Amino acid sequence: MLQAISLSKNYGSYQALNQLNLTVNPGEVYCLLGQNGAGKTTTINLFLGFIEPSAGKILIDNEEISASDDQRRKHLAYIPEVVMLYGNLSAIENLDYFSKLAGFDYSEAELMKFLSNCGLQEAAHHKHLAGFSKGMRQKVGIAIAVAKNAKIILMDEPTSGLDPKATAEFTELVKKLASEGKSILMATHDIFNAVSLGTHIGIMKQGELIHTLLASEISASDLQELYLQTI
Ligand SMILES: Nc1ncnc2c1ncn2[C@@H]1O[C@H](COP(=O)(O)OP(=O)(O)OP(=O)(O)O)[C@@H](O)[C@H]1O
Repeated sequence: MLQAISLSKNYGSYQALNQLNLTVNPGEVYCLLGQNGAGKTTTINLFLGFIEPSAGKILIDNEEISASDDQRRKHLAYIPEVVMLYGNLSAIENLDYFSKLAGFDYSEAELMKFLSNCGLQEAAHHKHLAGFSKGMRQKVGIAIAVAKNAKIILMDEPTSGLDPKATAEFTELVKKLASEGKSILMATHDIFNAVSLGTHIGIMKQGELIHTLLASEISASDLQELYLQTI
């Protein structure tokens, strides 16, 4: 479980995040919506420990963690908008490398299983990443998150630039990860995707979470209307 309690971040006198309270339980997919500059990436960067909060707390499984805490690295995985991997290594070699960094030494069969479970076709397992599409890179990125056994996955604009088929595959994969008990937090601009794959939706404006909704209780068109009224 991932929690923010009254989490705030100031840059000088500018308040990028103001008293954020948010919980992502195992099995939940929390989608953060908001205009450019609303504070979504700031929130993710605080959870990741890339930046220090000005006030407030971050908890993982009810335990407060500090920015330097190693526990954070163990439990969290991050899928950025563009998954950065080694272009001159194959999918298997990338997965093996990052798994070993996280302390896991898997057999080739195990590595291939992670990649297949994340939707990467076997024919691509031994190919260099340099030739991969954005969707394929993302599958390898997610396989790395799964292989390191992270219970919390943070994603920043994961569907931007994906074609409809890759977006649909991504949606199915995220639902599967949630059903396996991962806590997933995602910053997105994609209202329709938030409704179809999210369990919870938060709308941010100027560093504040101003609406929290259950995805099951709102249609995409109602969410779009609310969003447009909000911003
Ligand atoms: N290092 C920094 N110094 C000063 N201001 C910053 C810094 N990082 C972010 N900000 C400001 O904080 C605010 C929130 O930015 P943030 O990147 O979290 O927004 P966002 O919701 O992720 O936007 P986008 O959809 O464009 O990614 C913005 O006004 C941004 O300019």
